[in-house]
Amino acid sequence: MQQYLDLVQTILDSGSWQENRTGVRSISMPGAMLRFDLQQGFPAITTRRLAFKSAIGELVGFLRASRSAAEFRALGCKVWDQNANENSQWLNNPYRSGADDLGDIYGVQWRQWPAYKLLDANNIAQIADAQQRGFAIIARYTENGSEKILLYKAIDQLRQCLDTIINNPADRRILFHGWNCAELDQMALPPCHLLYQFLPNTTRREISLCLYIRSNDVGLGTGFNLTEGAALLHLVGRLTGYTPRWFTYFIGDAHIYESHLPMLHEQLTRTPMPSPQLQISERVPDFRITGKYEPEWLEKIEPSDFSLLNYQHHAAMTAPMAV
Ligand SMILES: Nc1nc(=O)c2c([nH]1)NC[C@@H]1CN(c3ccc(C(=O)N[C@@H](CCC(=O)O)C(=O)O)cc3)CN21
Ligand SMILES: O=c1ccn([C@H]2C[C@H](O)[C@@H](COP(=O)(O)O)O2)c(=O)[nH]1
Repeated sequence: MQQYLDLVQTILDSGSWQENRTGVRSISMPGAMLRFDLQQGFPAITTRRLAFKSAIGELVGFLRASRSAAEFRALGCKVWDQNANENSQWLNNPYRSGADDLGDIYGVQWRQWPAYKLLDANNIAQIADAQQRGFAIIARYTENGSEKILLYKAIDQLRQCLDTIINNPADRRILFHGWNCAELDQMALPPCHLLYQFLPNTTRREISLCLYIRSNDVGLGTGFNLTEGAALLHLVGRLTGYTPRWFTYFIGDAHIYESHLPMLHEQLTRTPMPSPQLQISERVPDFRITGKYEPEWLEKIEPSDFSLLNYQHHAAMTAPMAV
């Protein structure tokens, strides 16, 4: 995957040294974009071994709204342990509920975004409309002499995206967002990959994804985030009857930690290998074949349902994560 090496080289050539909260300096470049045609292969890094099983375990954890490093470990992914248990800011956060807790991170927002409506008790039409949309009344109180009603609903943004791909694919609003600014104080880490927009093309029966990442650790995070975004697009395509096509990956702060420089310099000396292919197991229904919409597979999917075919890579290497 030459594009990854080009990104690394661009950061080294044009970026500048920056301090950050981790205490490990980074060379940072503001703004970067990578685009992949998934019909040409899966965007796996080949200049070292990609921890594919671990990245897929993380994605499956997000799909299940996991909020505990123990759940990620059970899915084959250990990369959340340090953020859960070794970051002093999070350890001292009153919202952390014990060992391994991560708070309301990614999947919680993807699948259970907490939504509230505060309505006038006499506005029957608004209350009826909210209830019809699944909001439930959770409290009544009086404010300055007028009666108020508080309603709550956990919004499954990802499910809503799939429903819209099925029912209204021309919609240009098929997206989910992780940046719940009302809850940033309740997370071990505010989301890095935060905006996912699906773009179905009904003429070609193809579906594309634009992903925005506000801050990307190009040594460790990018390989995972590319894998997860592309695998998610493959899964959504399978469940809705579209072929995955363009995966466009936007980065806000693209950075290389100082501790990753030897690994990345070594990768720059290596020639990328041909891209592998992603296979999703046959038990996951293909909407195009069955004609039956089964979005519950978003939760039923297992890490073992994903495999990489023909994955060739250079010798394994790794580097420490900045906590
Ligand atoms: N500094 C930092 N970088 C990140 O990329 C990152 C965080 N923090 N915190 C939360 C998540 C966790 N993610 C991570 C964290 C570590 C690895 C990592 O160490 N990867 C190793 C292999 C790990 C394994 O085998 O499971 C690698 O060599 O790619 C990858 C993604 C992405 N995120
Ligand atoms: O999926 C992820 C999650 C995290 N990262 C990286 C990006 C940064 O290096 C850190 C987060 O630190 P902030 O100070 O909150 O930006 O983790 C990633 O690349 N991908």
